[in-house]
Amino acid sequence: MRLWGPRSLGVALGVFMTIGFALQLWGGPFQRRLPGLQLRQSWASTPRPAVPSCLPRQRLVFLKTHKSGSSSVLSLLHRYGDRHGLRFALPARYQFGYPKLFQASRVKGYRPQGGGTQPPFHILCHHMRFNLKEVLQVMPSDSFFFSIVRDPAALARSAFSYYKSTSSAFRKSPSLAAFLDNPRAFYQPGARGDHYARNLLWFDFGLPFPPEMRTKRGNPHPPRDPNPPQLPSGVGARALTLDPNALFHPIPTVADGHSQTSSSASLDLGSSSFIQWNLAWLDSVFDLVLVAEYFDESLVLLADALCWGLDDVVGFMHNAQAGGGQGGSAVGDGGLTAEDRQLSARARAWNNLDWALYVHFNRSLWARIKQYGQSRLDSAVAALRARREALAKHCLVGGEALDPKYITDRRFRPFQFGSGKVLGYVLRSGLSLQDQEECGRLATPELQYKDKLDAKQFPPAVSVPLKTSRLPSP
Ligand SMILES: Nc1ncnc2c1ncn2[C@@H]1O[C@H](COP(=O)(O)OS(=O)(=O)O)[C@@H](OP(=O)(O)O)[C@H]1O
Repeated sequence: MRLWGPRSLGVALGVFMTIGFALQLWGGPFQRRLPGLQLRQSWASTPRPAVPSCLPRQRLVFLKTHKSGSSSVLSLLHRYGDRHGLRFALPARYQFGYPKLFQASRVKGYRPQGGGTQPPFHILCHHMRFNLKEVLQVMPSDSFFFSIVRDPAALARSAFSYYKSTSSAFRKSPSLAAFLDNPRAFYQPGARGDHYARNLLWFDFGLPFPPEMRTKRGNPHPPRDPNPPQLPSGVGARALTLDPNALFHPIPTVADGHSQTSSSASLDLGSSSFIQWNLAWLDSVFDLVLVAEYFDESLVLLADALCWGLDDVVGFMHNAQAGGGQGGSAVGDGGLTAEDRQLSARARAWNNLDWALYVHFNRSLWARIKQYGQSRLDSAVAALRARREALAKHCLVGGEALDPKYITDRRFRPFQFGSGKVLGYVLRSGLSLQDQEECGRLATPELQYKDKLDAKQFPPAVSVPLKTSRLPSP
């Protein structure tokens, strides 16, 4: 029996060739990773040159700040490192001794120089309180240093919900509004977990605090370097200044005896040399600081700076709390009630150092966007969003983040902490094996992914059972 006549064979061949050609056209680089997906948009408006003009950067230091969208960034670093077989500098558990300053000895498998050869680390990216001197014991000074900031108003909302029972200040106060109405009634510098309640970004960046903000029970913040480094004029000079033995802390705090009132308004953001010094120091250390409110714009700049493809930075939002900011409130506060606007203003005033940090890096981001080109950025952001949407539709039940009650597979259930529910993802059934793997990577929460990388990097020693019968008799 003949199944195919010459006519039907010709038609079939034509159909296959058309599909194949369309896949070539539409698939782009992502097609190779997710063969089940047919994506129409190419990443860039201009085709990529056959020989790239830059080498992808693979030595990275990401300062994972709290409640700022950092888990979404971690997700893409985990995936990139996993795919390329890079070595992560990992903590024993999930953080590097936080809230203490980072110490190199906290890195699994770290051996001090002279302590034997070890393959170098590529990526350092888990929660820490930044401490450059020690970071440079682990990572080369020409690594790409980056971080992320978020509007302190959105961050305060997120932190209040998440750290309600961890920070003594938050625990004592019935609501964020009540807290911000009179923070000093609840907040005691140095009390347990109270770094979560004020200037958390500043704290995470490892910066010193001005005298009136220091704890009365001893300064939890770094002691001042008696010989603070001079910033060279023209920043971006990490390679020149990052001698780990010379640099301890960015700048002196406000000089002793300098009288400052304890009012949060006393640090004038425009003129405070204290703040400006610290920001200039950060500029000299960090190559890029992302802004949560402009997450996708930030990702495009990140991909550009790292010489990565946009497909390397596409991913899903992680660690969002149900009913939370979910993307953060835009700085413009559009659509907020008068009460919400007042709360935001109070949060920014209370977190005045973070606000200065945020304003500074928001400005730098937009200066970079201008350099990159607004319309070029717009099309890259549109492509990134289209790709994310296609991935979400293809990979996820409901195409979006879900309440944890629906997530029964422990590999994908995010760690639940705080007073809100942390959302996560459920994979669609019927995915091909390869898509299960890729979609699984995108959906895996940070703790599970860290465990997976840990197991890959430190495989459990295989214990060979002793065959006593073969042991030589004594
Ligand atoms: N892509 C993107 N853009 C903007 N905002 C984002 C993004 N991804 C996560 N988020 C929000 O960031 C909050 C979680 O931050 P982190 O992951 O840094 O938290 S943690 O410190 O690691 O627990 C959490 O905020 P809340 O939902 O307000 O709590 C997330 O919704």
